[in-house]
Amino acid sequence: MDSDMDYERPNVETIKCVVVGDNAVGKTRLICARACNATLTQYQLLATHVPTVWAIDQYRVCQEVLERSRDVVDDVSVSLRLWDTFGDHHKDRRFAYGRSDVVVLCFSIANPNSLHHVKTMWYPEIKHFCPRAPVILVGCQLDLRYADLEAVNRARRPLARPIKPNEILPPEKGREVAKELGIPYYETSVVAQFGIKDVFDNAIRAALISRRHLQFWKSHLRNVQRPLLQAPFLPPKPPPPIIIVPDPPSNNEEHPAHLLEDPLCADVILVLQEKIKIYAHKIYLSTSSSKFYDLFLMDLSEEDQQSVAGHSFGSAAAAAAERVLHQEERHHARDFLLRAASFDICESAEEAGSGQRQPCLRASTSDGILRGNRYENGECGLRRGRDLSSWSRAFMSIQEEMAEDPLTYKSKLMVVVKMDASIQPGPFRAVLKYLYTGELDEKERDLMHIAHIAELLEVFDLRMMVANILNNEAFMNQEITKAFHVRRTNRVKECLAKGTFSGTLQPVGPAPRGREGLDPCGDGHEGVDPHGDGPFDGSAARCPLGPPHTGAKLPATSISGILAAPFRFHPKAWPRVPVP
Ligand SMILES: Nc1nc2c(ncn2[C@@H]2O[C@H](COP(=O)(O)OP(=O)(O)OP(=O)(O)O)[C@@H](O)[C@H]2O)c(=O)[nH]1
Repeated sequence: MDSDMDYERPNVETIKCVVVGDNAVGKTRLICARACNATLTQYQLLATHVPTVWAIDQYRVCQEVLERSRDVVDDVSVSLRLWDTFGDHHKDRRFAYGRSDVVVLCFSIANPNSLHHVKTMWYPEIKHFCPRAPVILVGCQLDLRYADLEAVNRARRPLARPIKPNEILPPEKGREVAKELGIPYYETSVVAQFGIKDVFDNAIRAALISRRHLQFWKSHLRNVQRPLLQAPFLPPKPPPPIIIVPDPPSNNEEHPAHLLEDPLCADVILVLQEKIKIYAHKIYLSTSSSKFYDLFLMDLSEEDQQSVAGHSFGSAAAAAAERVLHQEERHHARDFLLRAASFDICESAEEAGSGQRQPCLRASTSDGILRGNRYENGECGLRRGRDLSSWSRAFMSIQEEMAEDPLTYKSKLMVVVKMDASIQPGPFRAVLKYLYTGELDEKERDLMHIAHIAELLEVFDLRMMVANILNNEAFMNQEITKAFHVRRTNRVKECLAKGTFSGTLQPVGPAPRGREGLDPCGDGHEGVDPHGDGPFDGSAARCPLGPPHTGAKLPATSISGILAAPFRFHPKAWPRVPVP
């Protein structure tokens, strides 16, 4: 159908819409988006701009454009004639304005000057050439409000002025000017395909309303509405944030072994050969070795003075006592040890011959450790400790000390266990690995020494594992590992049920009589009494953390923090070696 025929069709309203505004605000793109449904990529849009040199009537160009010029708005059939114009202020546009039904006045939301010119230049010009035509204000290039301007500037044609973030106008600015001029306001984006239909449908409405005033007999115009408000633009969702979830700790049995290298929540320092420190966890040691279990449950504060004397035994007496330990009941051994100790001291004094009564002391366990049953701690009062040479051949002493946490570097109360000098670091590490994982590497070099330490620590399964390896029956060790986990699960459950090694503060009450030594801050508050009814827990925070006499419980780290490895349940009870 020829476009001119529209004029001859009754009830088809032909509307001439002139689009004006500053250079490069987006007039042509807006017209093309409506007339040709041209969808261009942002890159195509940004990289090209062909200035309009003459007003054109796009509808005469091709069939598709002609088809798209026809529309129905509020039940009125219209034929929309769009006129593009050049933005040059000095050029004459009077021919374009002639007989126009509506004027679409554009500015760019990224160009404040173009909005300024709306008031100072364009609106007066429109009112001059077509005073009766309704005007619609359009803020183009809306997408730039939400765009990455650096990327946009890079993509724009080389000579284009870069867009600055502070130049981007908020919608209020456009609305303000529109309100001032008494005209409707819309925003568009050719890139986001937003607002194009809004602009032209409402331009048509404005034109039809105006026409209805003049041609009041046209009854088919009675349903035409005033220009409608535009629905707000929903900005594109920002890309989802990149969240990197660290891998969960591996669920296999190797995981606890990592705690030896990376001693999270360590509460024990094992000292080998006076200088090598290995950080460990009471819960792993005690649930895998009954010897460690008894060690950590040992009452350090209630130690009788005999044991204090025990620390000053001569080495000969101690060695003799250790031999007896293997032959007699332990309480007999202790009697012997005490007798031997007093003899040894006397003997040493005589040897000195100078009347100086300096007992031949066993080699000092460390810097100031075991100078008595209770120790001066510069910060917080008394430290507690105990000589273990009479208790086990594997250990020399146990003591509470303020020590630096290996990971947080914060000072905290830890249990320092000095191992016997005969214990070699390499094999001892293999034993520790077993205590954490239930596994023993077949290729371990010093199997005999491992077996020896296992024997001292009463870890008989480990000793059996060594025997299996030596007998070329290492395959049987898998069963031992399985049994290890079953047993340990049971022990952990038991510990959890009883709160053993839980690191939880006990309810605090007034200090019982005769327990003044448990006032670590010397402030009259016992703070915590891990040695009263409950088990020993050197990691539990005491006076500095616990409000005295409040009964408050504070969580600490011992069990819950480190039990990441799976434990399996086994109903069988765990045999314990009684503490001598
Ligand atoms: N981001 C974005 N850029 C646009 C949009 N519309 C137009 N542009 C940009 O504006 C430039 C000019 O667009 P035109 O439509 O040619 O501008 P005009 O107002 O017709 O310019 P003259 O014909 O010179 O008056 C284009 O090259 C595009 O880079 C839009 O919706 N979004």
